[in-house]
This record gives sequence, structure tokens and C-alpha cells, in this order.
Amino acid sequence: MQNENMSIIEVKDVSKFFGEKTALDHINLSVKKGEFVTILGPSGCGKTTLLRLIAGFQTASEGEIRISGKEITQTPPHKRPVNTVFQKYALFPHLNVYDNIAFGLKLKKMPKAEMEKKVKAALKMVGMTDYEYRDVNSLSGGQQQRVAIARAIVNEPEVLLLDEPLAALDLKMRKDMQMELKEMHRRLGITFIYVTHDQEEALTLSDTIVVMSEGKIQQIGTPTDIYNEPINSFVADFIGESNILNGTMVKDCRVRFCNHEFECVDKGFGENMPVDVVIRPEDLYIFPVSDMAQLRGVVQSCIFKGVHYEMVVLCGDYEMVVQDYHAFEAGTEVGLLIKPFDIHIMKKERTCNTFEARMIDETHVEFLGCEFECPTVDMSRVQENGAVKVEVDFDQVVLQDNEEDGMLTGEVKFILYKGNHYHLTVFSDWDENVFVDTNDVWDDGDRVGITIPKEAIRVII
Ligand SMILES: Nc1ncnc2c1ncn2[C@@H]1O[C@H](COP(=O)(O)OP(=O)(O)OP(=O)(O)O)[C@@H](O)[C@H]1O
Repeated sequence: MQNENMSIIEVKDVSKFFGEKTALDHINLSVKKGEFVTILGPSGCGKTTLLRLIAGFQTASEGEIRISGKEITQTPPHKRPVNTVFQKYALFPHLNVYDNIAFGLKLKKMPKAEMEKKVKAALKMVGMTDYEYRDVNSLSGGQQQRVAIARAIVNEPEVLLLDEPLAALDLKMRKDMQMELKEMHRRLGITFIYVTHDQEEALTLSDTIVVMSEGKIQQIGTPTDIYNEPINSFVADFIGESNILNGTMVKDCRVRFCNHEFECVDKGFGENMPVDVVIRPEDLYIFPVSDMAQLRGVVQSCIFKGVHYEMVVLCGDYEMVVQDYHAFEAGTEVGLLIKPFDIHIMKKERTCNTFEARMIDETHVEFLGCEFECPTVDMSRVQENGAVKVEVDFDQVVLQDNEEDGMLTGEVKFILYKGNHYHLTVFSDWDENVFVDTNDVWDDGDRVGITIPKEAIRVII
């Protein structure tokens, strides 16, 4: 008794561990029948693992997956009402197009006439009529991928899983295939779950986007929701270009950033609270400097992006990215204006590093797997087991090029530019994140030494 609004796929509290590594961390997701859902996130965030669990190629370490209301944790892949299309077309090179598509039907021992009808219908669906006797090796990448999709849909699955199916194609072909996929989804009326790291692709194709990072779901919403109301600075940065700045919510509807106080529409953050402020480049009005300007600045660079110009404007010590149909050349003095509605305020996830720690003696504390010197602590106030918390401001952590120079080591994992500095997430080899504010330029994946000076350590008893 399935109605149209019923979830066809339900992922309940699913985690997946590979040894010590948590690839998925308590995932909850519900996909409606006929929906086009895209799982979007950077490399290594767990997208493919989630898809593989739904497909049945891997099993969840914890939690439960239901398809059409049935618990399928123990059901093998070929018995699930799903089919998968992979990035690499994975066609059988020794079979022609027809036999590639008919492969699954032959296994099911389908009568020949019926099989032919289905293969032809699938070929028509992917725009490859008349290609049935072609050798698959003679086809272009895009055509091979169409055959792979035809091979998946010929089985009439309830759900089609697509793992970066367009990633191997060139830009033009990818754009064409995106449109075709959307059209195919409409015609077939089945549920699509699509994995990509390409945010533009996700915004173009999906009814719903699931943004993932580090094995966790960050936000689920329509493309418009995700674009206009990103839930945190990770999503804002990942979906399209944004200006992300540190700000202070002065009171309801008043926020301060870039040394100026602005009217906004957000309430309920409290008074004088640190917040993240997100402004899309297209929401900044740029004009020759005048009294109307909320911010004044000088254009640093101006490049043509095909439809609009993208300019970097230095306002005091903050760089703002602005998009406009008019070009303002580098060196021009300009004014900027932002409408209250276009200022997006986000609660900060944290305002400093906080670590679980243990006092060793009155001037030494252990956290992140290392022993650190710290300002003197009155040990009579510390619990017997030495447990305390340590706080370290983001801009007090020192990163070193040479791993050996650090007290501990780690890898730069996520870089957020905040207009006048970088906010880095460094994954320490102790498996804990260290957050760092710096003016130095680091790259994603850089190996670094991490040092925390004595004066930077605040022991909280
Ligand atoms: N079989 C495995 N054994 C050990 N670790 C694994 C295995 N499969 C995935 N992982 C790890 O789990 C994490 C998530 O991997 P997954 O392939 O799901 O990410 P992804 O978001 O699809 O990335 P990409 O876009 O690069 O494919 C990664 O850190 C990966 O190294």
C-alpha cells in the first residue's frame, strides 16, 4: 500500500566503519518515490560508500536501510529493486551494444521477442536507436555512458543509482548529458540517486540535494534552499562562490562586519554574539563611490566570466568578491551596498579549539596525544584523574612546513577564506581536528607540523 509520498528509501542511523576509519557517521535520509536526489560532497566524504550500501555492494556497520518499506540489509545486490551506473562505463568490451543491454535480461531467461522490445525501448530512451549492433569500443565516452544507462534501466529498477556517471566526459558532453539525464528522469518516472562532487551539476539536476562532509550529512534541501540558506559555512563555501566573513550580531537585525554595522533580517542570535556572515557575490551592488555606499573599496582585479564580470574589491583589509554585468577596472574606487535580505547569518559552530585534556602536573597538560607546557594551574582545584578542558584560540596555533618541527603532525583538510584570513581545518594524526586562523597560504592536503605555544593554552577546570 504505497502512496506517492511514501519514502522509497529510508536510511536510518547508518554508520560504516573501515577498521578505525568512520566513512559514514549516523546517516539519516529518506528518499521519496520518483525524486531526483543528489548526494554532493568533496572527495572522501563518504558519498560512494552510502550509494554502495543502498546498492548492496557493502553492508552497514550499524543502522538499517529500507527499500519500499522492506528491510534489505541482508538482501544481495541483484535481489534489490535498484540498478547502478558507475563512473567508468563498465561495459563488456567483447559484446556489442545490444548484447550489453540484453545481458541481464538473458540471465533472467526472458523470451527473445520481449527482450528485443525492451532493449529497443531502452536504446530509444537514451537516444541511441540504430546503435544496437555497434561494437562498444567504437563509441565515444558519452555514447558508452548512454549504453551503460540503457543497460541499467532495461531492468526497470525502482531506483537508479548513479555514481558520478558523467565525471569521465568532457565539459560540453557533460552539459548535454545532464540535460538528457533530467529528461530521462522525467520520462521514466523512477527514483534517481545521483552522486557527484560537482555542485553545479547538483544544482542543475536535483529535486533534493544532500550535502555531505566527513561522513556526515550537513544539509538536506532543494537546490534553492541550499543555495540561498546554507546551514553553515562549509555548505556556503561548497555551494557556489561566497564571501564568508566573521561578524558580530550586535542585536536582532543588526550585524557588524568589515568594520561597518548593517541592517539584516535575522533574529534570535543574542547580543554581541560572534557569527559567520555569508554574502553571495551577485548580491553585492557595486557602483562609482557615492554617499549611498555602505562599504568603500578599491577594485583589485576584474575578470570576464562569460556573462558577468567578477571583481575583487579591497574594503579596508577585507577582500570581497563581487559579480556584476558592468566592469569596474582594477584601481577604481567603488562603493558597495548589500540589502538586508541578502545578508545570511550563521551560528558559529565554535569560536575556539576545545580539547579534552589531562593535567600531568601544575605546568604540564596532555591533549592531542602530546604533552604541552601550560601556564601554572592550581592543582587543588583539579579532579583526581586530572581531567580538564583546554581552549586554544584559532590564531594561536602555529603551522610549520616541516612536519618534524611540530609538536604533532597533521594534514590540511579544508580551507575557508574569510576575506582577510584563512580558516583551516587540520586533521591531526591523533585523529582530532585542529582549527587554525592564518594569513599564510596552505593547500588542501599539505602535511604540516602543528605547534601550540604555552601562552596559547587556557586550562578550563
Ligand atoms: N574499502 C575501504 N576500505 C577502507 N577505507 C575505505 C574503503 N572504502 C572507502 N574508504 C574510506 O572511506 C572514506 C569515504 O570514501 P568514499 O569513497 O565513500 O568517499 P567519496 O565521497 O565517494 O569520495 P570520492 O569522490 O573520492 O570517491 C574515505 O576516507 C575512504 O578512504
